[in-house]
Amino acid sequence: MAEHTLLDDAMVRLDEAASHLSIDPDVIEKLKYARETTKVRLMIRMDDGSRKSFLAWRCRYDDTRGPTKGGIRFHPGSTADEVETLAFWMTFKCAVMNLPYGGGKGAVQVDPRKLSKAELERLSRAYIQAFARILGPDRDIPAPDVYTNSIIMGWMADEYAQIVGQHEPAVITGKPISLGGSLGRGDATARGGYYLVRHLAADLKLDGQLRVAVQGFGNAGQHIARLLGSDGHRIVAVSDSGGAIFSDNGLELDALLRAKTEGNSVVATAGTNGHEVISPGQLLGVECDLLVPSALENMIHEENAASIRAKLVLELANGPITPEADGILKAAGTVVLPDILANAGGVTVSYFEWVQNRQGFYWPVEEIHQRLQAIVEREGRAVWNVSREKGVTMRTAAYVHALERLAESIEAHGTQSFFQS
Ligand SMILES: NC(=O)c1ccc[n+]([C@@H]2O[C@H](COP(=O)([O-])OP(=O)(O)OC[C@H]3O[C@@H](n4cnc5c(N)ncnc54)[C@H](O)[C@@H]3O)[C@@H](O)[C@H]2O)c1
Repeated sequence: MAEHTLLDDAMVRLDEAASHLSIDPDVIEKLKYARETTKVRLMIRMDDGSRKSFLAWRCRYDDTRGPTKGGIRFHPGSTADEVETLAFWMTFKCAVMNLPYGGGKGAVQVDPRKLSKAELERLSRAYIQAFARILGPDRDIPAPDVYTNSIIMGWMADEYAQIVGQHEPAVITGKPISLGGSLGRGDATARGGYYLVRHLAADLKLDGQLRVAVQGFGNAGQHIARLLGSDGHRIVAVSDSGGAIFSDNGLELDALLRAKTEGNSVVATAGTNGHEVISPGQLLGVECDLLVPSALENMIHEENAASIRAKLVLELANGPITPEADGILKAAGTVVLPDILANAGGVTVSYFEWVQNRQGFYWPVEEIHQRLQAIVEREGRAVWNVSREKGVTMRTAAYVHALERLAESIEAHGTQSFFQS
C-alpha cells in the first residue's frame, strides 16, 4: 500500500473545503501540486577540516496571490514531503490573513544542536548560495522556523546581499532589529494566537482564569505561556523535547524560562516550586481549558486524541493534529482553532517587516501590535462566521475562507469556461 504522506493529509483538508464551495476545477488542479520544489546537497567545511553534506529543499508552492513566503526549518527529520506540505499550509495561511503572498517553505535535514556556531553560519550561508536564484523580495521570502532564529536570518540576508551586490533586507524576514527586523516579530506567532483567543473568548464561552497546557516550549510555546500568564491564566503543564512538567497550582514561568535560557529542558525545574515531572503523553490528558500544541506536526493523532480534556485547542504549531484526531476531537465537542489562522501572527508581522524594509520607514511596536490585532480579529471573526453559517469546524471554515480568496485570484486568470466561450 502506498505510504500515507503529510501532503495526503493536507489534501483531505483541501477537498473538504472545496466540498463546501462551488469553485472551478482549475482551482483545485492548481492547488494540488507545488509549483516548484528544488532539492540540493549543501557541502560545508566542518571545524575539524572535514567536509560534510546536508540535504536541503526550497519549495514555492503557489504564487498566484504574490511572492511565496515561508520559513526555513533546520531539523534532522525534515523531508521533501514535509517541506511541500508546510508550503501548502503557508499558501492557505497567507490567504486566510489576506496577505499579498503565496506559500513557500524550506528545510535543511540537520540537527543544528550538533553543529558549532561557525558550522551553523557556514550552513546558513550555503543555503542562500544554493537557492539565491529562487529567492528575492518579489519572488520568494524566507523566515525563521523550527531551530532557526534571527541570527541565522541575519547571516542569510547578508549572504544574499553579497550575492546580488546590494542591500536587500526585504528578501528575508525575522532578522535582528539592527539589520532591518521588525519590532514585535519575536512574539508575533504567539501574540496572534493570544489575540484570537481573547477575541473569540465570549463566543467560545471562556470565562475567568483558564488552565493552560503548552506542548513545546520554544519560541511559540514560551511566548504564549508568558502572554497568557501575564493575563492571570494558570499554566499547569509544559513540555519540550526533553520531557514534560506539571503543577496543579500553576508553573513558575520565570523558572521555566530561566531553564531554557541556560540551555536546559523544562524538566530541569522539577522539584522546585511544586513542579513535578509527567510523561509527554500525560500532558495531553491534563485537566485544562486550553491546550496549545507548539512543537511539531502530527503530535496529536488517533491513539492519543481521546485523552485530551481541554475544551479548546490553539494550534500554534503547524499541523499538530492529524485528520483522524480532528474527527475524534470534533466528536468530543473540542473546538480547534486551526494553525493557518491561530499561528498566522508570525507571517503577518513578517509581512509588516517586509513592508517596512521596502518603505525604509519603521513603525513603533505599539503600531505593530495594533495592526496585528486588527487583522487577527477581522479574519478570526470572518472564519468564525463561516463556521457558524456552514455548520463546519473552525478548520474547515478557515480553509473555505482561504480557498475563496485563492479561487478568486486563480479564476481571474481565466477558467475552462472562459476559454471555451
Ligand atoms: N516561530 C514562528 O514564528 C512560527 C510561526 C508559525 C508556526 N510556527 C510553528 O510552531 C511550531 C514551533 O515553532 P517554534 O518556532 O516555536 O520552534 P522552536 O524550535 O523554537 O521550538 C520547538 C519546541 O518544540 C519542542 N519539541 C520538539 N519535539 C518535541 C516533542 N516530541 N514533545 C514536546 N516538545 C517538543 C522543542 O524542544 C522546542 O521547545 C512549529 O510547528 C512551527 O512550524 C512557528
